[in-house]
Amino acid sequence: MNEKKGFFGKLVAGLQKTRDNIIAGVDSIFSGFSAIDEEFYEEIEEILIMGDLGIQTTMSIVEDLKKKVKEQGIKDPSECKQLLMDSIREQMDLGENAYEFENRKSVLLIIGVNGVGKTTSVGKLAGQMKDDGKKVIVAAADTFRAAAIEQLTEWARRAGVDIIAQQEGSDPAAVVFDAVAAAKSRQADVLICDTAGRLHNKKNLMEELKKINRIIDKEYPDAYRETLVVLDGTTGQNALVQAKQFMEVADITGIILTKLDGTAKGGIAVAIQSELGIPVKYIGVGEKIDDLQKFNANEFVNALFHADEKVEA
Ligand SMILES: Nc1nc2c(ncn2[C@@H]2O[C@H](COP(=O)(O)OP(=O)(O)OP(=O)(O)O)[C@@H](O)[C@H]2O)c(=O)[nH]1
Repeated sequence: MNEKKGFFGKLVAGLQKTRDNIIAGVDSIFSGFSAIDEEFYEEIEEILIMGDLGIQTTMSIVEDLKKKVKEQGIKDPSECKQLLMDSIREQMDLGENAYEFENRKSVLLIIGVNGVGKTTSVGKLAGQMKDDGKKVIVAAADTFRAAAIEQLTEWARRAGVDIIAQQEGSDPAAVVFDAVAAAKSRQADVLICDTAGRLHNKKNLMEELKKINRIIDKEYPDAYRETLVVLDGTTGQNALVQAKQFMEVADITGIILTKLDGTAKGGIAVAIQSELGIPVKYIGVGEKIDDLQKFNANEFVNALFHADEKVEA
């Protein structure tokens, strides 16, 4: 219970900039309009677009809102707030098996360009799963930079999990091969691979990921698989563009959206799920190990809208 509150509190704190950006505006619309007219809807559109929900998602939300207002015969703008929250929530569907990998022997490939928070997210995830009593191994399969390998080694040490790594410049697929062998022989519950994500050479990236996937298919066919892309939430709509580019090179099963604490563009979490149909499975709301949270649409929308009611001072 306390842990839940703590989690929600962090989410609320982490989303403050987005809340200030979107909700302050929304509240002023709800109190500033006496009737629900076109201008009212236009104002809502503008606010949502400014919050980085994107044009397409904003349009779907507002259309849905209009439908709900009509169906329910609502006349007072202030009654629209709950409906707007419902409409935003409905854009985000995690699917039933979003965290199935927790219940199975699994391999997680984590992809992302430099600096988005990929290694940090692998470290946080490893630490949390270890704390949940799982046997975790991480693989330093982003071999492009020595610093990335060192950084992951440090995270593994802190999290108390095993790491499989080779020298900078070695073949990522070879690292994954070793890691899979280790995962099998050490009976690991989960193997988390920090893999590459250099988008400027898409063909190479695609080949590299294919090679890694072939190895896992062959050496560890029973493993449950996830390919998660890490995106930097502070880049707003660019994160969406990047997600689309990654979709071209791999079968993405989910998104880790980081750095939501440092941005007013948290609405991008809604846009990604709504436009791409890929669930945001985790969000990063800070630099500490428990600042990576499972995404929960209800909590996310509640944290955006009426946080004050949920959190003690
Ligand atoms: N505020 C905040 N900072 C974060 C979050 N996630 C990661 N960071 C920070 O972002 C910076 C970059 O994170 P890295 O994990 O090094 O990024 P990377 O994508 O692995 O990049 P390389 O290691 O260079 O490949 C670090 O300073 C992290 O502490 C987050 O959710 N919130």
